[in-house]
Amino acid sequence: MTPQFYGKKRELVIEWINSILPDFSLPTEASDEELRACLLDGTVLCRILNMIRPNSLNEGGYLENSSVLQSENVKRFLAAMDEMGILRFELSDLEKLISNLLEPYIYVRISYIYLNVPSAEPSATVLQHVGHKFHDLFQLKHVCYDEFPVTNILEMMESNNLDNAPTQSLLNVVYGILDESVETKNDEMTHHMACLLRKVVQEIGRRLSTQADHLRSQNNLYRAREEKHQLRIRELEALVSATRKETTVTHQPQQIKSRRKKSISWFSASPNFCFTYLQNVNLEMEEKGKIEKQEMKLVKENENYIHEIAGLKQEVEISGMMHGYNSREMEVEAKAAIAVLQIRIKDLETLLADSRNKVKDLETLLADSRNKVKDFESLLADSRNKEKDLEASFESKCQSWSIKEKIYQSSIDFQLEVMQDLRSTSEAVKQEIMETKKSYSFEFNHLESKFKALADAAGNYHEVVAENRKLFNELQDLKGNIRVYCRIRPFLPRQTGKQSVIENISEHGQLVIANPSRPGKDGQRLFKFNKVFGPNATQGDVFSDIQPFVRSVVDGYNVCIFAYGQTGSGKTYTMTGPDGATEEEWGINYQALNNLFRVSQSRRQHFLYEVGVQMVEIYNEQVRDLLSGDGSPRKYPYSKQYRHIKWKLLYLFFLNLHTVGITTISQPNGLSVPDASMHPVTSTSDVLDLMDIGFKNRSVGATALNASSSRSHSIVTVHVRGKDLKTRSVLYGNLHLVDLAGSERVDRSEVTGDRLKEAQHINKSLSSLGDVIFALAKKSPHVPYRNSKLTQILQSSLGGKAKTLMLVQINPDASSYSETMGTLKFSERVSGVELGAARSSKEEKDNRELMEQIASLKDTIAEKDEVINRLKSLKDLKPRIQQHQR
Ligand SMILES: Nc1ncnc2c1ncn2[C@@H]1O[C@H](COP(=O)(O)OP(=O)(O)OP(=O)(O)O)[C@@H](O)[C@H]1O
Repeated sequence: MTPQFYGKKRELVIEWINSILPDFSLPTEASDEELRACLLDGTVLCRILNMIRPNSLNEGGYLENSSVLQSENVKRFLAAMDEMGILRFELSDLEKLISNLLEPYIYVRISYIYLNVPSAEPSATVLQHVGHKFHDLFQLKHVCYDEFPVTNILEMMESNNLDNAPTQSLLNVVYGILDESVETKNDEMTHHMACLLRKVVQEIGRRLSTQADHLRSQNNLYRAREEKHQLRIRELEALVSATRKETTVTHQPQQIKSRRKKSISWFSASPNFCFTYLQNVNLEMEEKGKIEKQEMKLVKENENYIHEIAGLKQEVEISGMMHGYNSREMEVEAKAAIAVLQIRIKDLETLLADSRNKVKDLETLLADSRNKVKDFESLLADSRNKEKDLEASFESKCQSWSIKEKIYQSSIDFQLEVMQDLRSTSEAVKQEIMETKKSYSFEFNHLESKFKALADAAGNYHEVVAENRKLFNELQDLKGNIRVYCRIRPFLPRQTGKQSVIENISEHGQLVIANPSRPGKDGQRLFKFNKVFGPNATQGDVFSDIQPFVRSVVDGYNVCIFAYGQTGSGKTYTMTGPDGATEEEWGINYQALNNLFRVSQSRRQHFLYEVGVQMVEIYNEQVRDLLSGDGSPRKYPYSKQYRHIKWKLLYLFFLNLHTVGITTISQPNGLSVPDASMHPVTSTSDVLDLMDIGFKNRSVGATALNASSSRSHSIVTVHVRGKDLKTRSVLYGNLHLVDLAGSERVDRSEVTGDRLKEAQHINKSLSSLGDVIFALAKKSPHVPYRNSKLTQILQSSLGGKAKTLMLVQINPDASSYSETMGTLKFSERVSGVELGAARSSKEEKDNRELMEQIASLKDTIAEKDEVINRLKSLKDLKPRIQQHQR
């Protein structure tokens, strides 16, 4: 609703603004818009309020000077004024001004603030004092009520203080106490604080009821004013109606005029009568003039009254509307405030009840603690009694202790006497010990001489060990000629669910094979070997049985170990190990060399060993050096450190002739050595490096039966030269480690072209091996060693004085039954071959020396016998000569 300015109100407003803001110099004809804008301007309001209370808003920040005052700003501004306590006593002026001029809600707001002020308004100084006091005491929301001193609370509760406090401060107190009790979640409220709260709430309630009374009285006032205005209006209306009646008199001059016309006619008829008549008319006319003037005046008055009535009506309407609006707003707010306060009162009552309960609890606690104090007192009395008892017992104990002290004193005296005795005894013991020492030193000297004798005996230990070793090797030799060990490969991960041909494996080297097409006993066949390793046997298990053979190499024996079996049966696995093998997975090759180094190390005080390695393969009946650059895919990087002068001599000794075109060279010990480069090795890592190169150079190809099948026979030859440091004698031993190419049926391995050629060569060389073995078994005068390179190389191992071990590899898969049977039958025949007793190079020499010694001893004995015989004959002759002399 836009306020209208008119009449005196406009003049009043302009005059008021110009008086307080002369620099505005508002023109009297300023429009309503200009007036309103001027009044709503923040600057104007600021100035007005600064006039009321100088500098009250210079830095307050509630109003922005340049902006038009917003209703929200007005609210904040008025609230600030209220809080600062400056609005209350000058508000009536402002209210008068603004209630007439500004928008209704501002008016309502001001009225509300005004109504918050107690009806019996205290003096400005008192209010200021009390306001400050409250401000100081409670600091509004920033105070900690819980810690507020009781004396200050009591002071505040004095009726005078609360009566004088502004309502907003009282509400702040209530909110502050409640908020704090909610924020801190502290259910306990002090009794004094609860009393203060109740008092403050009562005061607020009282003020609300006073405000309601004030509203009512104001309402009555407005009604009285309205009735007064209505009465005035009625009076004025009556006056207007009376005036209207009088206007009817205005018609009389017409009648006079007509009468004047009539009299003019009468004047012409009788002049005297006319004169008197004219005099009367004149008088009448004068009268009429007066009446007309009066009439005019009345009409004017009437118009003024009508205007005034309209103004009053408007005023009544506005004030009625304002009053209605005001009353409704106030009622709503009063109801809301009452409801809030009732809720608060209820909360407070419950809080009060709680605190009362807590007080009761505290009282019971107090009673309990009092009881406990009593108990404690009784306990104290008890403990005092006990103390007395303890004192008494202490005294009695003191007495007993003094008695005991006497007893102890006597016993100490006794002990001292005993100690004297002991001292004399210890002296005697010392003497005895000295004597014992002497006897011990004598015995030690005796023992020393005994130890010396033992050390001498230990010197002979080496000889005893050598004897043992000799006996062990003899035992190995006696066990048989070609020894055959059989190893059964486990099923590979891709072969799960396959049928096995292995029926039974016994510990004594017996293996039963079952024919998958002939179930039952009829289909079973028993094979006997020196040892059978089942599918679960580890590389370590296999090597532990082979180790004695390997060891005999360092004693000067020649040993040949070769793996035989069909393709994919595990020959390479047993001889070399899987790709990237760990130490536990090492094959015989690595383990044998490693073992040789270990043995040579353990004997280093008595023997000096030198080891050399050769690696060749027989591929398509061609011997290829796997460690040489010639004809092999990779060249071994010859290191200078291997070119040791001693080893060079040994090398030349072994390979005394580099025979061109001949694949083997006969050694002095009778074993054939491949014509290939020899590489001295001093450690296991040397062996690993060499073998790695050799095996990479080996011919490998995929067949239908094995993804990476060895397409050649590989032969690793280890040469050992041992020098006895005591006797200076030298012995030589050779170890052939042969991984044969897979025996296979050409049709099963599905090969053609080069692969077929390879397979044919492999089969030919293996059948040559069979021929040699069968000739040996039959003790045939001619053994066809020269039919293949393989038999040529293995000649000395098969028929010579070497120890030979054949490792037969078996694939347990039922589909390989016929190959398995072929392999096992062949191996069975091999196990029957006699090679003759193995001989050590050292043993041969020893024998020769012994024979010579025996011969010389025989000669000596013969000479001695001759001397004895001569002496005997001389003896027999002596009596005869004496007899003769007599
Ligand atoms: N005892 C075993 N334990 C685990 N796996 C084995 C064993 N023996 C052989 N194998 C695996 O069987 C597969 C064939 O073995 P390997 O290559 O040694 O046979 P092979 O007789 O040398 O074959 P080829 O004559 O074709 O060279 C390989 O994958 C190998 O790792």
